[in-house]
Amino acid sequence: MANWTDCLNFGISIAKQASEVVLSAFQQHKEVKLKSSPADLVTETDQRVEKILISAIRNRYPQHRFIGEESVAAGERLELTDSPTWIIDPIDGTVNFVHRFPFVAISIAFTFNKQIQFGIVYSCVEDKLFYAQRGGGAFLNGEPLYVSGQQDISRCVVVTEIGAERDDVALSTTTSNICRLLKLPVHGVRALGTAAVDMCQVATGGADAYYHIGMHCWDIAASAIIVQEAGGVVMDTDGSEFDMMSRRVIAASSATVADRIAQVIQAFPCCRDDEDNCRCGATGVN
Ligand SMILES: Nc1ncnc2c1ncn2[C@@H]1O[C@H](CO)[C@@H](O)[C@H]1OP(=O)(O)O
Ligand SMILES: [Mg+2]
Ligand SMILES: [Mg+2]
Repeated sequence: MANWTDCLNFGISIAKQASEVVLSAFQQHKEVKLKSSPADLVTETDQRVEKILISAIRNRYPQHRFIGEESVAAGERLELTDSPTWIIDPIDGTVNFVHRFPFVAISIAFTFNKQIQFGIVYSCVEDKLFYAQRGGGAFLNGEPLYVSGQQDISRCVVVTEIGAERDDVALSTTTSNICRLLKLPVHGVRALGTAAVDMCQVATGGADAYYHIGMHCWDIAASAIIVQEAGGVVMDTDGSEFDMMSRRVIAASSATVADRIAQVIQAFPCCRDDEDNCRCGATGVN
């Protein structure tokens, strides 16, 4: 199959179905378990939504492979091959979900030959469906999306996340990165609590840039192609080519803004997603 439109349409339909499960649980009390840190949470709904998505896709496309946040947390190997692969974050923004802070998304990316072919981010509470297919542009609820095109860092709203790490090196790097950007100065720094929706703000032009260190491939794979197809730039925080397994990303409205952010921020060490002995996202690992 040269064109993955059928898969994209199927992904959109199951994301909408799965969002009903997320929304019906949203107002309820949740049982919460910890994963890699006291701020890295999982609920029964994360696990249930991932199972619903994977079983629906497997039924329709039995040869396809999966990388799912909660499957990896349960011990499944994270391996990206050339095969058609669905990369799934069943709830991006689990802390928001637990607290009823109204930004939670289902994020679904699809790769072939290790290249992202399309991405779907469904911001469930807002009822906003972001999607993009390689070469086909980016859309929000059917309307085309364009980045702001901003070139001047001092006029930017920059989105980032504080992350789940609570060790001294990660915390001091994260906070000093924010300080350095504020001193440039930028117009503002924002955090919605979901990497996928954060990055989609860049695609809409509502924010001019996003950067994050420590997230995983399922947090950003779908929104990376949405930003690119909206005319934006996606790169590693060290200025090199974007690598969705590197746990580092800058998404920006222009190469000038992306380069400027890469000059200013520093990364803290975290193991790659595809590193065999990396158990960063595993349940019960602290
Ligand atoms: N170890 C980690 N460090 C930083 N961010 C993480 C993270 N693990 C997940 N995230 C993601 O970062 C954002 C919150 O800071 C969310 O998109 C969250 O995804 P999640 O809700 O699917 O776990
Ligand atoms: Mg996530
Ligand atoms: Mg998640």
